Amino acid sequence: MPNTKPDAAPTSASQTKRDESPVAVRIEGLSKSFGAHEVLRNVSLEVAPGEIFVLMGPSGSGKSVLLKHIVGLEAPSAGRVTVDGLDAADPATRHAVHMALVFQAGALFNSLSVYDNLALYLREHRLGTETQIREKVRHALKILSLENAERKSPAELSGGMRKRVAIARALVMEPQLMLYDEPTSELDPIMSATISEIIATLKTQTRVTTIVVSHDRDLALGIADRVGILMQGELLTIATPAELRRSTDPRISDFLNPQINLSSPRFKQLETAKTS
Ligand SMILES: Nc1ncnc2c1ncn2[C@@H]1O[C@H](COP(=O)(O)OP(=O)(O)OP(=O)(O)O)[C@@H](O)[C@H]1O
Repeated sequence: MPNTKPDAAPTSASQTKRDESPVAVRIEGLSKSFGAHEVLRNVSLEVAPGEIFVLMGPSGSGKSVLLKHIVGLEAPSAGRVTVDGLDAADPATRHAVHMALVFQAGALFNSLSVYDNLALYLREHRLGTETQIREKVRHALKILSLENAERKSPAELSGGMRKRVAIARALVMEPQLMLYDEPTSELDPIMSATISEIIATLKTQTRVTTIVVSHDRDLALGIADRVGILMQGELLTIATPAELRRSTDPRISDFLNPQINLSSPRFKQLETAKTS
């Protein structure tokens, strides 16, 4: 996860003047190739400050690669990505804009307690005294209903709790932009709904611009302001959940409501496509 603080970090949170206003993300004509493999093709979209934008698409369609461009971990082959008007590929942007990325696997340190996982970023960047850090960490733990887990190691927690810890850790960074990579993967339907509710609640409470990469149809249709669907590196559509529900485009309805068809199984079609 890129760090998001100026290098000359002040020693006290009271001295810290951080811009917490939500930012816009703009992607203009983005193409990305790895060798001869063109993964993203002329993708353009804009996420407004304070919006929840969910990016969906089949496996391998380029969602994670797109996310990496936003946080500056990949540079475009063509086109441009800006965050708050600043070039996302410029390392200086990560210092100017406070971004927090919640990884698929959580990326927590099992050798540290939940509390210390959350405090780590604030301590490393000297964002306050221990008392101020405790206040921020406890506040984030309370929002995510994790008060009883603070002394535990992430290894002792369930998958759902670990996701909540990863979100709490992102929250203490007071981000202007929150990015989630598959936040509900590997969770049961109830816990997936809980995480979706948390993402939507955090956005309402903090007005943070939120981009979620997800396969979770319920999450997308339940909390997104708008949904983008990537297919084979191209943006098929950007639509509100209501528009997607009404869509008569078979590619969209088949993606959102795939029917299991044992008389013509999809894996057989994949085999045919490969050999033809
Ligand atoms: N660094 C890289 N070098 C070469 N190819 C890459 C690299 N990163 C991604 N790719 C390729 O880009 C394509 C898109 O990958 P990406 O991870 O963005 O897909 P995705 O839509 O996020 O898939 P999933 O939903 O399965 O996570 C894949 O074919 C992948 O192999």
